[in-house]
Amino acid sequence: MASSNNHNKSSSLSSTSSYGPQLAVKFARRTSSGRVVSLSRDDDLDLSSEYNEPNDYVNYTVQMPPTPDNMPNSTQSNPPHHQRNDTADSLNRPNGGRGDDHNLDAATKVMSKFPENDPFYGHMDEKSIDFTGIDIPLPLFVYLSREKRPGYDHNKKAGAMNAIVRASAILSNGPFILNLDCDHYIYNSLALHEGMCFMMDRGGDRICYIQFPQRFEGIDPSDRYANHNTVFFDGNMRALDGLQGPVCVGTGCLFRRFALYVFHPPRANEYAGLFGQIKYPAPHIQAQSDDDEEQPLNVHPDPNLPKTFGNSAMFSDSIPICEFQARPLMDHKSVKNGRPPGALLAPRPPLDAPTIAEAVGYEDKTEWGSRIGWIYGSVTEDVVTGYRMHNRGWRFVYCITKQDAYRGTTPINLTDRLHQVLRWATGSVEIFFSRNNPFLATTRLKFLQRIAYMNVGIYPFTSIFLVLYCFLPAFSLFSGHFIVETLNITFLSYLFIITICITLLSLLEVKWSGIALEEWWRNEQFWVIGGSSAHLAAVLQGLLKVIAGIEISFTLISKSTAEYEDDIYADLYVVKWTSLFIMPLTIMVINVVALVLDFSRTMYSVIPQWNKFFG
Ligand SMILES: O=c1ccn([C@@H]2O[C@H](COP(=O)(O)OP(=O)(O)O[C@H]3O[C@H](CO)[C@@H](O)[C@H](O)[C@H]3O)[C@@H](O)[C@H]2O)c(=O)[nH]1
Ligand SMILES: [Mn+2]
Repeated sequence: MASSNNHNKSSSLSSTSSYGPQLAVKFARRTSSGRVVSLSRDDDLDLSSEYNEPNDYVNYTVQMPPTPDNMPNSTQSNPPHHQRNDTADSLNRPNGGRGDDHNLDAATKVMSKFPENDPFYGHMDEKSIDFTGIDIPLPLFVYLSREKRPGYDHNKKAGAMNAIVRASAILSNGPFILNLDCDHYIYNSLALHEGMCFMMDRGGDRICYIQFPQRFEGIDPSDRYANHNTVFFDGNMRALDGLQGPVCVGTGCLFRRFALYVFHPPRANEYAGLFGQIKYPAPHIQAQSDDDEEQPLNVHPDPNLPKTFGNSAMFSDSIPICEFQARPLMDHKSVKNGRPPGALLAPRPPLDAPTIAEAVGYEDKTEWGSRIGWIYGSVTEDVVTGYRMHNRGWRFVYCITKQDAYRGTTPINLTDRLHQVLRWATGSVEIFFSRNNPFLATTRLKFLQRIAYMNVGIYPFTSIFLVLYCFLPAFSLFSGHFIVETLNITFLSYLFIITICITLLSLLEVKWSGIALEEWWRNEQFWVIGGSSAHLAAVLQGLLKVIAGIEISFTLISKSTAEYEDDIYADLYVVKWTSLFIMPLTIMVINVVALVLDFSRTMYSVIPQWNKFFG
């Protein structure tokens, strides 16, 4: 570990931004001993053929020095020049178990081309599309990579998102953030507009995020393992939209940046009474007076601003600006607290690499991941992050566009699919056993919304009953007894009620989500496969984590390998052994054995001579 006295010496940048002719992109990182090593894998990434103009791109290799902020053990060290003493000293570490004995010296690579104001028209010969007369410059593009050090929890997607949120606060401070997974892409270029309509509409300042449905490509036509999840995306999520909004499912989600920073919405309601039937405005959110419009931009809108965002002054300064810029346009009397027309045209200072590095590479001793931004510690960080915001009273919108907004790929072979379902279900069990259990929700969550979140946390537990149910036929065949002595009226009426409920549920699913009978049947099939394997394993894993603190790993879903094969669905038939198969196989074998045994037993009792065949 680098000793504390070299903090002051090391400047934020070891190789400063160069507009020079050097075009090869170099990645480097500083080791714990202070040595700078280049990450050779990227050394030969030469982009010179791609870009003709040497001045087009600004290449930074940014090396973060260890700061006291990311070295919690060295308390006597002097803060570097850019650090504000007041925050550094008053910080307490909220998230103990993050392996923070390491100094995180993040190497951040920023490659950006600043877009020009002058239009840049395309030509006829641009690949196969005619871009004549169309303004085609690429928008500002920044690629950000994080160092992932063994032994230091990089917090997966949530960690990546938080780094991006901080970096983009400095780079563009866009008031809205669209989040897409690495396996998703934009399918409808106008979808963003639709999302913005909600955000910019009257009352839109209370909206935290717009969730778009997940749609997938490359799934086998009969969707054997229920990858499309149509009932969830076109039934459940739409129904939730009629309550307080859909759950956050990670990808295809348009966020209000300001809401990610742990602030409360400008207005919210609370619900009291057993079923939350009494509604009243949340008391400690003060109705904003008209004077607020005069509020200077450098005064923060929330006097209780957490002191734990970290020590980047530039980041803190960006917060009130992104709040202001996300307000609806004040072009009508009815728009309270809007932003005056033209307010977004204010010039902004040019950016430089040290400023970006200052804001990105820290995290320990801040509330990032524990309260601010994407929440750490869950394998379904998306649901938890959304839930926390729901709890603060923000509103959420589910937006289904006519043409799919975004599309992605997803595993179609059974093993990978089960691992995916296992991860989701484990996340749900974690939520159930955590402080994010909706039993502990604030009064800003409606009763039914609570039930919905409860359902998210509780569904894996149904697997226990499902597995018992699957063993019933074998049990009856072996023992010669049915679960009840006689088919009495009580049993039959239970059976009748349950059958009616299940039938109604299926009817609703088919009616609301518009699925055909085949898809409905596939769903039922996969419900049994997933329920008897992944969901049960999730319950066990969740219990292990809660009781013994043993964590599972988040394995990135393997993407299709069948690209060059003749059968585009070849992936479907890939079977990789996983212990998740044990329970469904056991169920199958025991039931088959019971059937065969009982069949022969019956045959034997009718025609005793059959006995000779079986020895
Ligand atoms: O270490 C990691 C792991 C994942 N990711 C990102 O997280 C995404 C989700 O991973 P994937 O393997 O595609 O899982 P899915 O089950 O398809 O994803 C769903 O479920 C995840 C939670 O389990 C959410 O994070 C996703 O947003 C949601 O789409 C990836 O695409 C990556 O963009 C990272 O950035 N770093
Ligand atoms: Mn995915």
